[in-house]
Amino acid sequence: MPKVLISDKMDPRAAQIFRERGVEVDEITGKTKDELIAMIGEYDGLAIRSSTKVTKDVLAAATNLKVVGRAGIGVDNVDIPSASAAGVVVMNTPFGNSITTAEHAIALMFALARQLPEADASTQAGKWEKNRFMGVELTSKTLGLIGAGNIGSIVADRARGLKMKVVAFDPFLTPERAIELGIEKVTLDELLARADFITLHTPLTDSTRNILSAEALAKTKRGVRIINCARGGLIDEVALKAAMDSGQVGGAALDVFVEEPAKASPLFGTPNFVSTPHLGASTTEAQVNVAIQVAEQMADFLMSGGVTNALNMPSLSAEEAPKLKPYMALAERLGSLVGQLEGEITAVSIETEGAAADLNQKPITGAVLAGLMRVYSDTVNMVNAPSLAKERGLDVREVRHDREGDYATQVQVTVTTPNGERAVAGTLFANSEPRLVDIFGVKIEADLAGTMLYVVNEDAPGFIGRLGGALGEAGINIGTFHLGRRAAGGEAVVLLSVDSALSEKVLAQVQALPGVKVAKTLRF
Ligand SMILES: NC(=O)C1=CN([C@@H]2O[C@H](COP(=O)(O)OP(=O)(O)OC[C@H]3O[C@@H](n4cnc5c(N)ncnc54)[C@H](O)[C@@H]3O)[C@@H](O)[C@H]2O)C=CC1
Ligand SMILES: O=C(O)C(=O)COP(=O)(O)O
Repeated sequence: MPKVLISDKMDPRAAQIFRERGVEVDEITGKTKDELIAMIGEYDGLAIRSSTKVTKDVLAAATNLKVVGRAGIGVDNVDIPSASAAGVVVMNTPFGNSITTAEHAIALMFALARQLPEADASTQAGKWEKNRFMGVELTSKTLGLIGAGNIGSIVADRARGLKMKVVAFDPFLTPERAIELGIEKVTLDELLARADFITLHTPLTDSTRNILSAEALAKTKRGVRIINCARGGLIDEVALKAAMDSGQVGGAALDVFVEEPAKASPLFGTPNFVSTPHLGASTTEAQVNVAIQVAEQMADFLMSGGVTNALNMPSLSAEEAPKLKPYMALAERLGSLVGQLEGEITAVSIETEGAAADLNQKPITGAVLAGLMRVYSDTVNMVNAPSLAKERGLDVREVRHDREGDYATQVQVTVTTPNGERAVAGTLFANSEPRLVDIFGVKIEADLAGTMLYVVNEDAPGFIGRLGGALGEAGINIGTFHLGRRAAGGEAVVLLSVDSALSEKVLAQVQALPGVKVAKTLRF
């Protein structure tokens, strides 16, 4: 039974779903990095929000980990390259908390416009300072949206409902989408010059870090009000403090900080500064949404191999996964076969025909690459195989054929080596059992399983008897025996499974038999 650790506070429905789906679950929140490192080894899955930092060290200790599920959107607390290299799938729930976060941005915009937190504190302190607080109307004001993705679009919709004019800076926003949203696409400088309120809704990347720098803040309308419900680091906090002190920025509301938890900040106590402790996603509705979704997605993956919303792997629906499972076994074995038999591979082509051509090709490709590269590393799997292949400069090609082949379904793997192209092909018997049907142009029917002996020899009478004799004398029992040949009297291939591994000595004896060109042990 797979085991999941929920390491951040999550709606109880997550644990309930894991249990209902046959996944064992522990909920242990608030652990330090060292404590997490000490316990992570026993888990197959890790369900998190933004507090748990899934660093390289944590991943190195996570020897059983297969999936990290983020109940929320931002995954900047997960070292995705290290997770991919370790073969761990990282998934998030990209929509479950977006309405809630957009509403928080709107709430903060109102809080700034009417100085609600300060007015509240003053009133509750018994001061009744009616003349101190003079607000501004939102109607007819210009809202500058930096980032018009899921959350930004919802903010735009709500702002238009408030009769605001919305301008957006987002290099990936198409003109058609801008029209659909009823917003105006502008450059960053234009946004800075025109906006009365600016709200940020981008991830934190190299291109967005300090997008509101001292220089950018200097280009804003004097008295602009700024809201950040996206990520700390999008605004230069020191520059923001200076701009607020000078009056260039008239108000700022931050839900997120460069360093979290933000227990101290030069911004604290600044007039017209409003802050919340990363509460953007904190509503009952959003937390139920993301908890259910992350648990369903992780359970799908752990129980049936379905992949949804993964950031480092192509999607594979829970319906597709069982259909693809035998193909992935076939693809992995074909990849493993060529990987074990061919040393220097510079390119690989994965061709499907018949029923296989109608399936999602990415998982088949991932499985071929995983099998092929397992020769170099036993930690390679479908998640890290494509990036490892890229790192090695392997040229990968996928071809789907419309033609009818000899089999109702077929996967062929052709590798380019210094000796030219070499291909192996396989099919599924009874829609489920992987079988090799062609090895380097020789027709054969073989099950690729366990320990096998591969022999290429000159087809000549008496050879099979001599080979069987040599193995028998060494006390090696043959399980299955498969034969194929190019032409009578030409090159022949023997693939046999053995119940115990062949020693170097026995392999050398086989190699020394008359007519043997190649003898190699294979493991599947
Ligand atoms: N405060 C909180 O509790 C929450 C914060 N968030 C954060 O909100 C942010 C936005 O989330 P979504 O809208 O779901 O993401 P999204 O991926 O749907 O949208 C992000 C948008 O930013 C745009 N973008 C990327 N680079 C840009 C650049 N250099 N300049 C301008 N635009 C750029 C993209 O084109 C995209 O349209 C994320 O950082 C997420 O982590 C999300 C949920 C809750
Ligand atoms: O979903 C996101 O990106 C968030 O920032 C929400 O964070 P949280 O799950 O509330 O810690």
